[in-house]
Amino acid sequence: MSLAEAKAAARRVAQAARAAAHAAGQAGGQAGGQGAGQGAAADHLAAVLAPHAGRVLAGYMPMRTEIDPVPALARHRGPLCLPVVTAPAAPLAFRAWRPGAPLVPGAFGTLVPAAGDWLVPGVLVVPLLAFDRRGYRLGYGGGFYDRTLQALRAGGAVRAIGFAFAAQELPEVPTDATDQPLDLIVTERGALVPQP
Ligand SMILES: Nc1nc2c(c(=O)[nH]1)N(C=O)[C@@H](CNc1ccc(C(=O)N[C@@H](CCC(=O)O)C(=O)O)cc1)CN2
Ligand SMILES: Nc1ncnc2c1ncn2[C@@H]1O[C@H](COP(=O)(O)OP(=O)(O)OP(=O)(O)O)[C@@H](O)[C@H]1O
Repeated sequence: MSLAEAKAAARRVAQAARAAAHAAGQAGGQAGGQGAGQGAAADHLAAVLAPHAGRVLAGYMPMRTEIDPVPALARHRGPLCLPVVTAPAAPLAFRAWRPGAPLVPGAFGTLVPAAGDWLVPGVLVVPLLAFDRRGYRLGYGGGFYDRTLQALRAGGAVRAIGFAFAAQELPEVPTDATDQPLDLIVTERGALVPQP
């Protein structure tokens, strides 16, 4: 099996696991999915983010069955921003945003801030389909976060925090040389420090 085939297969497995976890409300919210992301996971994420008060924090607007980071983002004391796809095969740009501020449709079904300054984040909450204990992640396959983290890390210290349902863990995510590892992974079970 080629690496591309292995990634595609892992994406299918992870998509199903994430959808099941989302439907079950495994983020510590109420059963039925509506509370997903509002409970234990959001508390763990807020606790991990607390020491980063004052830094520019990039989050994401959940799409499909992604776990919802917005309740934790709302508790951040400092600038917030959301990712914007500006071109294929380019790093993401980040636009300032506050919870409740207007969003407009962006590329790939995303919602992006309608207006706002372009910011450079020092801490990122990163969406994902699957993660492993080494801190590797699988996304939708655009390589956007890999390119973004590579560029940000070349410019100085950044923290990349994966946020996911615990059910999205795989024994080993298929990786290639361009994959950028996460510094920390937060799920409804708590924070996990990757072990290479
Ligand atoms: N909430 C959220 N925002 C995000 C991301 C994300 O993963 N989650 N991104 C993370 O990079 C960027 C958007 N990139 C994306 C890239 C592809 C697809 C997508 O739906 N891909 C299709 C296949 C598309 C195709 O091949 O034409 C798919 O997975 O079915 C979505 C977002 C920035 N914003
Ligand atoms: N820094 C980079 N420079 C050049 N190519 C890259 C870089 N990062 C990733 N790529 C390429 O982008 C493609 C998609 O990468 P990958 O499958 O790892 O995406 P992903 O991590 O699932 O997606 P995303 O980061 O958007 O959520 C691959 O062909 C990969 O080699």
